[in-house]
Amino acid sequence: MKAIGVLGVGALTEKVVRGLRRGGRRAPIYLIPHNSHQAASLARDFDCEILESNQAVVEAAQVLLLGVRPENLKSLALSVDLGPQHWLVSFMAGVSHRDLLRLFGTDRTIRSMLSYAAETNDATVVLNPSNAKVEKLLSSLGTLLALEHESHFELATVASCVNGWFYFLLHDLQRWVADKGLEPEQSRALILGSLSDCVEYAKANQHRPFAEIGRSITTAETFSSLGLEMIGLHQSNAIWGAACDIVLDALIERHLRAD
Ligand SMILES: O=C(O)[C@@H]1CCC=N1
Repeated sequence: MKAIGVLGVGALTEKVVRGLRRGGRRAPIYLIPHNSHQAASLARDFDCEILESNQAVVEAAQVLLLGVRPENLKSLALSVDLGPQHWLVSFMAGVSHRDLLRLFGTDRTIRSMLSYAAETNDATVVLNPSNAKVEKLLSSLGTLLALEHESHFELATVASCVNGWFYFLLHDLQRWVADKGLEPEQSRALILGSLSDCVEYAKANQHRPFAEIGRSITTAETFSSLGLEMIGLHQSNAIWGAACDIVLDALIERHLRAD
C-alpha cells in the first residue's frame, strides 16, 4: 500500500482525500503542517496524520498530491527534496510540467483536474498524461479521462471552472422558481432534476450530439422553443464561450509568464 503525502490541503486536495477514504483507500495519508481547519478536520475525521515538516511528509510517502495556494508554491518547493521514488500529482491550475520540473527537480509529474464531486466519488478525473499507477490511485474518485497533450489539459481546467459556474446557473433558476411560490427544497429538486435528467439522458445516448437532442425537444411552436428564442436573443451561449476564452487565455498567459 503506497503512502500518500498531501502537499497543501486546499479546496480540491481536501475533496480528493475525503473521496479516497470514502472509496476505501486505507493507506496512510500524511499532511504537511498547516493551520487550516481543513487539515485539522482531515486529521480528525479521515484518519490522516499531520507531520512535523514538509520534508517529513515527502519522506514518508511515495505519491505526493500537490495543492497549495499559487503564492505558496515556490516556498513549498524550496522546503522539500523529492527522490526518484516519488510521483508528484499536481492539482495546481496553470502550473505546467515544465514549471513542476523547475520547481521540484523531478519529471515524474502528473497533472490532474477534477471537481468537488471527487468527495462523493462521482467526479470526472482528468489526468495528463496517462499513468497506470496514478490512475489506479484516483480511480475511486469517479470516471478517469487521460489526456496526452498538455495543451488539451488546460481545457480540462476550463471545464472545471464551468463546473463552478453551473452552481450559479442552478442558483438563479432555483431562485426564479422559489420566487414563484415553490418551497426552496422543491424548487431545488425541480431545477436539479432538470439538469440531472439532461445529463443522464445525454450519457445514455452517447451517439447523439447534444444539439441534436436539444433540437428534437425544442421543435417549432413548442413552449421550450419560445424560451430558447429568448436565450438566443440575449446571446447567452456566446457569453459562456467568452467566459471560457478568458480563462483559457489566463492559463496560457500563466505559462508564458513562467517561461
Ligand atoms: O478556479 C480555479 O482556479 C480552479 C481551477 C479549476 C477550478 N477551480
